[in-house]
Amino acid sequence: MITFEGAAKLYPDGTVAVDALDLTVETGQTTVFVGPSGSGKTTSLRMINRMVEPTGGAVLIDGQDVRLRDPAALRRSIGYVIQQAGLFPHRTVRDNIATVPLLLGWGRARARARAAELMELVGLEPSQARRYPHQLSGGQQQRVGVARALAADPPILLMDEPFSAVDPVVRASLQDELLRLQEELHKTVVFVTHDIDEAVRLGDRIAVFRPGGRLAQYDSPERLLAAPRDAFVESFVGYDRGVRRLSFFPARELSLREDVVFGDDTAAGAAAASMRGEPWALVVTGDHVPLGWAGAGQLARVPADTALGSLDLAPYGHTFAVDTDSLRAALDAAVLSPAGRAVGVDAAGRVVGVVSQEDLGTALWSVTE
Ligand SMILES: Nc1ncnc2c1ncn2[C@@H]1O[C@H](COP(=O)(O)OP(=O)(O)OP(=O)(O)O)[C@@H](O)[C@H]1O
Repeated sequence: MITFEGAAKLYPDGTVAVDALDLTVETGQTTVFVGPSGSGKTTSLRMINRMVEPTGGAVLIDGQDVRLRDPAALRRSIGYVIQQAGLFPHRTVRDNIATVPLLLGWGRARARARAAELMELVGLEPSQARRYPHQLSGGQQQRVGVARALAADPPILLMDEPFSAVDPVVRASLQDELLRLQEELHKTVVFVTHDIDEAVRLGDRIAVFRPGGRLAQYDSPERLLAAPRDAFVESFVGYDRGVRRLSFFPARELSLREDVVFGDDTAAGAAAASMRGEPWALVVTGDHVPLGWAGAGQLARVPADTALGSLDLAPYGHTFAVDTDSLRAALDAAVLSPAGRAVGVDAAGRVVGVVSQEDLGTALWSVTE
């Protein structure tokens, strides 16, 4: 557990970087510091490993004031990842990762074996071990940065905007990796970002900082989106917070319609007769793989014995996974579908059923009220 007890940082030029911060970071969880530029997130983070010394109050790790610890030993016991990885340019990937084990006197062979293990853990190919940082992509460099921080298996990992220099696709995959790693490792992670979406995705708890280095709200992501404490937090989390909050509700609970899903060999007339006023039919293969939408008007225009599979179908858009996706994914699929309906699939990609925007609206209303 990391505790900030009235921790403050006043720089000699009069800047109040952090103003009496009281906050507890729980062991084994990911706590995200989020806020606008200059709100004291980095300064607060660096107080944990003594890269910044507080001018007031204290920071404690498991009840012990960090000022009682030797700074170098303290830093070796805490993983630290920064933007653009901060790798040593003249050391290979393997030697970058082995930095702390070598400093701890592990010996070269053991440190390199550990580096190989970590490369696998963060999704790097063994063939990249002898490369230099400039021979890697930005996303790969960040993975090396994470591997290096984890090398000596520190219980605490500090991450200062680690993914902000990579493009959105790579960033999303690095976030996925971190979530996966955290499920396995349960480190005490403190993660700084100014991106609220990243905070909501990664954080068990989120601390929103406001200008002047003050804590505006400290809550679970769900609470933060549901009940921002004041106008500042509300504008910071964004006016689409209602939609983003849907990420916390599983799609599993939606009731999906199966009666408007037809095999591709079904005759148009038979499908039309059983649709009972529904405007769209979803056509699937014999294995229940989605093919596309047939409109009720289209079914009425073609000869009754026309097989649905031979029609010019509207694309079904993207699907949502019934067992693992959230209501947000289902809503997104419905909004993007030309039929205004989302297609729910199982883990093997087979259609389970469909849900319309209207039915989703009712479900959303009942879960989020
Ligand atoms: N060495 C320093 N001397 C004076 N002021 C400083 C110093 N370091 C940081 N500051 C100021 O302290 C305040 C907080 O800075 P900090 O880097 O903690 O903010 P941040 O929330 O992490 O911002 P960003 O998202 O831009 O990184 C800022 O106003 C910054 O200019």
